[in-house]
Amino acid sequence: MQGLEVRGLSKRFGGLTVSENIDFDLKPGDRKALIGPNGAGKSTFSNLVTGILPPSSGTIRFDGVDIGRLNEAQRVKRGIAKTFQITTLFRDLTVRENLRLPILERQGRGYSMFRRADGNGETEAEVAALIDQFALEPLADKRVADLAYGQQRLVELALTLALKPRALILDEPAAGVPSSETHLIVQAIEALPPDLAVLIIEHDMDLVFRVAAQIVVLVQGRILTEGTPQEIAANAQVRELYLGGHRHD
Ligand SMILES: Nc1ncnc2c1ncn2[C@@H]1O[C@H](COP(=O)(O)OP(=O)(O)OP(=O)(O)O)[C@@H](O)[C@H]1O
Repeated sequence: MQGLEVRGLSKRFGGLTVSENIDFDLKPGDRKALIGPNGAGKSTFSNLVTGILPPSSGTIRFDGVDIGRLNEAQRVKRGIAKTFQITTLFRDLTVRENLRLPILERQGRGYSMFRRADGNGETEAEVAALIDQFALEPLADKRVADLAYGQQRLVELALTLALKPRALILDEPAAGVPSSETHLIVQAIEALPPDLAVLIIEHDMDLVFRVAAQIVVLVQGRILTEGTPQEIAANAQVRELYLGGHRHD
């Protein structure tokens, strides 16, 4: 199978089972969201897939190859990337300078080659394409520290795309972004390459329902259900989960 194929994935921390027998597919072109209450195990699942955490049992395949024993960097090389955390942006460098770094890294040229990269046409063309894709032109020569938070998250997304992933995990892309700026994130997700496999882990249901074609609901480490946004919105168990305790009927 092309893409990500997770079977029987479980993770226990001591006596606590945080992921339980998860089967999950993410194919090229998918736009899937993973939702669930606090502590459902969403971050743990993402950390298992990206290789940050070792599973207790189960298999993870990518394009048919077992990647369960690869570390995080090796999985990134295979094409599985998670959005960088904002702290990995170099706040005193400009957007353009930040974007050069993962491209050089991918080319195996490392950060020490940074200065020479100014004259590297191939790198600059890639940087320009990313700036264009994420409509960052007006911000390209500003320091990241001087950007609005939503704009910083866009740069973070552009940085991750510079790694040329084939599967992308967006871990809470709208977290901390003021509602006046969430449209930037939605637009950026909509502009992702169509054949990229995308998994969005997000609390903002507005955003989830706008960008996801499929939604997976995780509860206490298990998949409760999976379906289209319409199916999930109509699911009584999911409604209970999100509205439970606040209903007045
Ligand atoms: N390293 C760890 N050691 C022990 N327990 C952990 C560890 N990491 C996570 N947990 C527990 O696993 C459960 C799931 O946590 P996780 O962060 O994956 O949930 P989540 O769905 O991402 O939550 P949130 O929406 O709040 O981010 C929680 O009960 C958490 O306390």
